[in-house]
Amino acid sequence: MYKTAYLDLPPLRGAAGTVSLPGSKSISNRVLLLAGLSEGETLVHDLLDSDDTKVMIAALRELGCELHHRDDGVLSVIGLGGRLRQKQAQLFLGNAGTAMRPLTAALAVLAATQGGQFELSGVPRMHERPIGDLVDALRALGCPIDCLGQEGYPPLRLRGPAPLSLTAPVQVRGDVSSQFLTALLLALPLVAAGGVDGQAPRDIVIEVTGELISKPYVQITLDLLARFGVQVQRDADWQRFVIPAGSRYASPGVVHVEGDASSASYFVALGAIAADQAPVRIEGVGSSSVQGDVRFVEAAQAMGAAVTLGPNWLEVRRGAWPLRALDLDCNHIPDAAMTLAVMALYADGPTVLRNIASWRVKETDRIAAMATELRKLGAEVEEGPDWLRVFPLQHWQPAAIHTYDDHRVAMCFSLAAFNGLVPGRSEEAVPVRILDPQCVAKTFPDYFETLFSVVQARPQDIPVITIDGPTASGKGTLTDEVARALGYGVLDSGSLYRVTGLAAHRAGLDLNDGAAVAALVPTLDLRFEEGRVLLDEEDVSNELRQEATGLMASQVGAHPPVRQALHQLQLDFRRLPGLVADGRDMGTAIFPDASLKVFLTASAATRAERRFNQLISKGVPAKLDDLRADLEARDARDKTRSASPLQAAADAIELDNSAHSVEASKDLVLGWWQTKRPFPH
Ligand SMILES: Nc1ncnc2c1ncn2[C@@H]1O[C@H](COP(=O)(O)OP(=O)(O)O)[C@@H](O)[C@H]1O
Ligand SMILES: Nc1ccn([C@@H]2O[C@H](COP(=O)(O)OP(=O)(O)O)[C@@H](O)[C@H]2O)c(=O)n1
Repeated sequence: MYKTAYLDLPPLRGAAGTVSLPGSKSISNRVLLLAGLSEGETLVHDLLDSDDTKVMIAALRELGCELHHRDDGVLSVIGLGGRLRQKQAQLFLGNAGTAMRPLTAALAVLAATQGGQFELSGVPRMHERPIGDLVDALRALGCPIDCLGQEGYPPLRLRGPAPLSLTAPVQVRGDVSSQFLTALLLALPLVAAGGVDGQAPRDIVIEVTGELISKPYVQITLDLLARFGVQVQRDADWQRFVIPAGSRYASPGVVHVEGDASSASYFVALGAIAADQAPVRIEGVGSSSVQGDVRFVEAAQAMGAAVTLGPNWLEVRRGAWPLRALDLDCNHIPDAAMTLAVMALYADGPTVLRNIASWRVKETDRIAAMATELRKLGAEVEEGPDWLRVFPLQHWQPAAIHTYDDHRVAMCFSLAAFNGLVPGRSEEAVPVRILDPQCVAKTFPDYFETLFSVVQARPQDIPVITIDGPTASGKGTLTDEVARALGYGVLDSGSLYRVTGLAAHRAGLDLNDGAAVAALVPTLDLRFEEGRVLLDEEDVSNELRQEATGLMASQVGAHPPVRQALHQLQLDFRRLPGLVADGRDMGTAIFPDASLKVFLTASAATRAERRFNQLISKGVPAKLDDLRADLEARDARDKTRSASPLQAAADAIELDNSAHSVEASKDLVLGWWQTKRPFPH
């Protein structure tokens, strides 16, 4: 996951390959609650690992359920069997509506029937998301509920015992959010069984007032209840639901969570926009999916996507291009429909998304958020209380997209990076900046990594920052810090020279024989893994850092054929979303087109002292005078060699960090980087 303040997506040009979707959020949290209320053990396969499931798991643990992650990735849940083990708890539920609503209903009923007191709270945005319709329905049943802040909003206190009146149907509004109905459906089997509060089993009737929205999500609830032994009857127009007397949660033993169909929408759109050679294959959802959002596929097809469906996979290619404009009632795909708003930028006319009032009460006011951010890209957008009209875009502007702590805003705006594919567009393609990219943790922590694994960019569009300079000037340290702040990859080019020197030495080669050492390079079996270097599968990282290896590196690096042999290997590090490259000739020879070049120096005395401290702290014996002599010798050789001598590129910014901390140097470089980027400040 990218934990950076922002993530810059370079202009992207194509897409192909296979993605495996994380588990569905809606299914995961419903399954967790049902398993938590059931008797016995449920083994949950392919559960989504995200912020929203983490809060649900934490809440169930607080309530006395036993949950543990097995080594094979399966979650074992031992449920409460409908009996409260903890009668008091304070539960923090983040911004997870799929935890807040059903837990409110379940704990209100449990507190009323068995006695107890529970407080449910979340992040500030959660306290702005209405829950009054559910609270009203539960209060009418007899559950004592206090709204601790504003009436009708979390945080809530649920109290008991209190007598419930279950003879009249339970009324709930269905036209603002279907999650209130889902919450009641998940919770009320607790009382249909009877017994807990000394009452006989009875039918529980739930009646929906207003037209029920998001029916497919209610269908997921009904399907999962059936898997857990509760067969709810519903009438044809989705207004009346009956939980039969005697219904009891019964764990099915094993549950497989299918891939998240809303998450699939970004990759379906990706295929429609950019898979003009080979398809994007999406594994985890397909024609046999129970999630309503698979019907996003139909909307994408209407816009031109060419889709092949299997039972649990999809393959998507570009069909019509530009995409075809759409006018759609999105009630059945409320979450995935946000993706259409960005696809609309690539369409042949204005696209209208209708019946999306529920967007206003989600993680953020999504209608306002989408309109504001689409306009930042340059788009013309019109909005109404429950609709959005998006016009196709020709003149794209580089924009820093605010994401409102809303995972879907972040994910769907990544699709704006394909503006270089807009037909007839003559301007340079522009990058897109996604602010706070880690908000995707809510449902898809590795979204951007997954995206980068199936998209292509032109190498020249992938940004590179070079940091060259003499030994022990702090290049490696600064490179790592800058790369971490930007989410970029790292090229420690010195390690390539070091490993070449080491391998040549081990092979018994004469390090002065440039041709022989160069011939060895293509035969090297090298792997770079999270800062470690593996030579023939052996981790040689420590050996590489030794001063003796540094001298070998300096020796072999003086030969032009060796430098030539390592050239392409270094270019291959230029990968999405960007690169920070550390060495001697990064800005002069390897990446002459780098957007920012830094030449890092420090006095010889400072550098010798740093290296001394570095070695001593690792328990490697060292002498300051010897180090300084070695370092000056290495500087002299690096500066005077004929092939790519150590020198600042003409367009490099020099930074003498003798008196700067690592932090200060990093801030300077990031400041320079901002001035090189096209985004408005
Ligand atoms: N600006 C700095 N101030 C103080 N110490 C630094 C600074 N930059 C790097 N160092 C320290 O100096 C040592 C050498 O830095 P390193 O990044 O390995 O240098 P290089 O890659 O240029 O050889 C490390 O122990 C590092 O923590
Ligand atoms: N791009 C590069 C990187 C390193 N090198 C050589 O490899 C040696 C070791 O590089 P390094 O960056 O690991 O060394 P330190 O600066 O960490 O001491 C340098 O002294 C250079 O001679 C090079 O020639 N070109």
